[in-house]
Amino acid sequence: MKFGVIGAGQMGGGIAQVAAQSGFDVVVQDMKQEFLDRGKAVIQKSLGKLHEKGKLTDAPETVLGRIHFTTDLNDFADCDLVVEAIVENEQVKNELFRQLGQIVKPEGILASNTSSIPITALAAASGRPQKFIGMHFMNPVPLMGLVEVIRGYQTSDETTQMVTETAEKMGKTPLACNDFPGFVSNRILMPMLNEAIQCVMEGVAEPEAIDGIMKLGMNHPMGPLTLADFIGLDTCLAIMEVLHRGLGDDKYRPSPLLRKMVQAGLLGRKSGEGFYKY
Ligand SMILES: CC(=O)CC(=O)SCCNC(=O)CCNC(=O)[C@H](O)C(C)(C)COP(=O)(O)OP(=O)(O)OC[C@H]1O[C@@H](n2cnc3c(N)ncnc32)[C@H](O)[C@@H]1OP(=O)(O)O
Ligand SMILES: NC(=O)C1=CN([C@@H]2O[C@H](COP(=O)(O)OP(=O)(O)OC[C@H]3O[C@@H](n4cnc5c(N)ncnc54)[C@H](OP(=O)(O)O)[C@@H]3O)[C@@H](O)[C@H]2O)C=CC1
Repeated sequence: MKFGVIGAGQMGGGIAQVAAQSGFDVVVQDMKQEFLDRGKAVIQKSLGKLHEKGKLTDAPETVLGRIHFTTDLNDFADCDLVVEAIVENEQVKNELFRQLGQIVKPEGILASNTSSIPITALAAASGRPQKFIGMHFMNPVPLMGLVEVIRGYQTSDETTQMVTETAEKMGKTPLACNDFPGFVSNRILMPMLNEAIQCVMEGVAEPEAIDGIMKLGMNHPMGPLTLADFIGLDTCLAIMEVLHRGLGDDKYRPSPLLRKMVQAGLLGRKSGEGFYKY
């Protein structure tokens, strides 16, 4: 099985790592060598941690040796499955899938790790809607058990079965849902994070108190503001906008504070500052 991943950011790197841990030959593409180098360093660190704890079957170098890093999209031509994990922007993803539909062999399956963008629209852009699906991993990919599998309007049963089996081979639990804005995971999670941000804006409590209340009071592993910083505030805003536009209900309106922080370049952990400093 040849497994392609587009984007060497926090999600793409994690997906490539887990695919390689599962024995697949992996190709990872990003636009610049520096993004690939950064992604590779994150994978190395994660593999080192897992090895220390006895959670890797193969040596870290063996796993890393299965991953080919490239800036050339043509390297996906002979992939059986390509998972896209680039920026959460419908136009940018559409353009990428338009190109990929012409590069990847006709029997290859294309998947998006999008958090919220309609799978059916991306499938149409790819020109192979029966062989297109949402394969939504959770962050951090090496530690989280779920893959949300989202069928587009024309996704075939064969495509769904292949992607479900692949997720299982990667040690994940695939759960199916239909193509609605934000699917299940982010339709439920993101309004909670947005509400926590609104609580900061209205002065209901300090960020530490909001996170502490949700951690100690609800047994959440991370408080909502820590989690928003971890996901990336730009990604959180993009998801809220898809929910707001797609469902047409003002209860999904992005918090003005979230919008302002993204405008200021405070994107959370990845930019060094969000609700907290890193
Ligand atoms: C936006 C979307 O579209 C969808 C999404 O993904 S939404 C986000 C979903 N994810 C979540 O909600 C995550 C919530 N958080 C958690 O479940 C947990 O905090 C967590 C699993 C991330 C970490 O577990 P934890 O026990 O709470 O924290 P922590 O002790 O810091 O981490 C456990 C260990 O894993 C390690 N670890 C963290 N990330 C790692 C990675 N990527 N690879 C390997 N090891 C990792 C840590 O270094 C730590 O190691 P030590 O025990 O040696 O210190
Ligand atoms: N963050 C999260 O918790 C989760 C995110 N997702 C989804 O996964 C996707 C990626 O998110 P995440 O990994 O957090 O984002 P990151 O910002 O960490 O990574 C995105 C990567 O893709 C690169 N990229 C952007 N545009 C292109 C392009 N046209 N071609 C190739 N590479 C490109 C980026 O480069 P550059 O550095 O130049 O921007 C970056 O390296 C999004 O769709 C997001 O919604 C899904 C689950 C969880």
